[in-house]
Amino acid sequence: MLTEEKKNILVIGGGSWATAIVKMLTDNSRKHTIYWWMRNQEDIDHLRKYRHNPRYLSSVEINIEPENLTSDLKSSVAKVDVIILAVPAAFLKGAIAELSAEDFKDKIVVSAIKGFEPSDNLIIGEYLNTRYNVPFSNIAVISGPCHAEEVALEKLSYLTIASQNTEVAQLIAQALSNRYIKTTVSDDIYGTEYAAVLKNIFAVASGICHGLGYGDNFQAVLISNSIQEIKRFVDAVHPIGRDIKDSAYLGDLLVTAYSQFSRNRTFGNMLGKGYSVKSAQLEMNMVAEGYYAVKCLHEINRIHKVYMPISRAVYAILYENISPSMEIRLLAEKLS
Ligand SMILES: NC(=O)C1=CN([C@@H]2O[C@H](COP(=O)(O)OP(=O)(O)OC[C@H]3O[C@@H](n4cnc5c(N)ncnc54)[C@H](OP(=O)(O)O)[C@@H]3O)[C@@H](O)[C@H]2O)C=CC1
Ligand SMILES: O=C(CO)COP(=O)(O)O
Repeated sequence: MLTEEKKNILVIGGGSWATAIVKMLTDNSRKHTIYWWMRNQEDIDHLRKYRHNPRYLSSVEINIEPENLTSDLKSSVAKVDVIILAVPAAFLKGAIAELSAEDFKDKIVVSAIKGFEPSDNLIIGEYLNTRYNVPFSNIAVISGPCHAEEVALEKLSYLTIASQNTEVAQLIAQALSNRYIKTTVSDDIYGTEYAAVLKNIFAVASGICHGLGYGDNFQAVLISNSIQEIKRFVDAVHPIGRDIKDSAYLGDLLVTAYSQFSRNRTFGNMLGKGYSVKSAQLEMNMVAEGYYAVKCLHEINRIHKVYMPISRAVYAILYENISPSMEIRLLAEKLS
């Protein structure tokens, strides 16, 4: 059985989430062999010497064999059975540009990314399938209401691993679980990915409203309407029976919309307080996926034509230079 095998697992990415995933994997009792690719050789040298990522979750001690840290993507991919992608969606294409479909052959490929691949407007599972011929039976996604910062603190957290192949989902779920991470599996790979990408847009909206001075009463209405918007869209693009109240959908929205750690909410909050999009991005040294996602969604929704007033308002603020206060005033008339 797949779940009983010891695997070589490569994590691709050097940011907070990749760091948290490496921590989860290395705190797991099954002791798969973990490899970690990041683009920056100085960070690798620092990690080898001090066992800490110098720039993200820098308090976390990383227990990985120094020789398994690498900036050589192609040869590390060749060594492993499982590849976990954890770079922001906008940079994925560039990060793996040297790889071809042949490199992914017979590998299990897992997306921990919550974003659309922007040149094709595809969720990552679809991108892996269409661009690299990875069969859906070898693809999984990691989702759930889980911030890297709380993983660093070993706060009890839950992840959902979605795949059309239950054995693959179980393998990844088992590899990530440990005393502070609980995992469940799902076969709704499309719904899980779309909901995880969309919630970033609503967290930007939540941050904007907070920055503008709207209170908890309004936020509750905004988030209730947001989950309905997610449901309408996900059911339109992939209509199967799903309970939108599950943690992988509603939980993921709630944590991102309300948490102090949320990159997307922080970004939105700055916009509400009067920062320009550019200056907010420069000030944060982390990536708010919602910024990229809302543009892709706007384009995808030209086909589906789902009623999405909150996402539309975020798009207007980020890409049409409409003032946040005016746009949210107009949006407020459409919520109930
Ligand atoms: N953080 C979290 O709690 C969670 C994040 N995710 C998802 O994980 C993915 C990664 O996000 P996260 O780790 O948080 O990101 P961070 O904001 O923590 O880190 C940003 C990463 O992006 C890289 N990067 C920035 N600019 C560029 C560029 N121009 N070209 C290539 N790479 C670049 C950085 O590399 P460098 O340091 O070398 O500049 C760094 O590795 C996202 O899709 C996010 O939605 C999912 C669940 C939880
Ligand atoms: O997806 C995430 C938590 O589930 C991370 O995104 P945020 O940092 O915006 O919350």
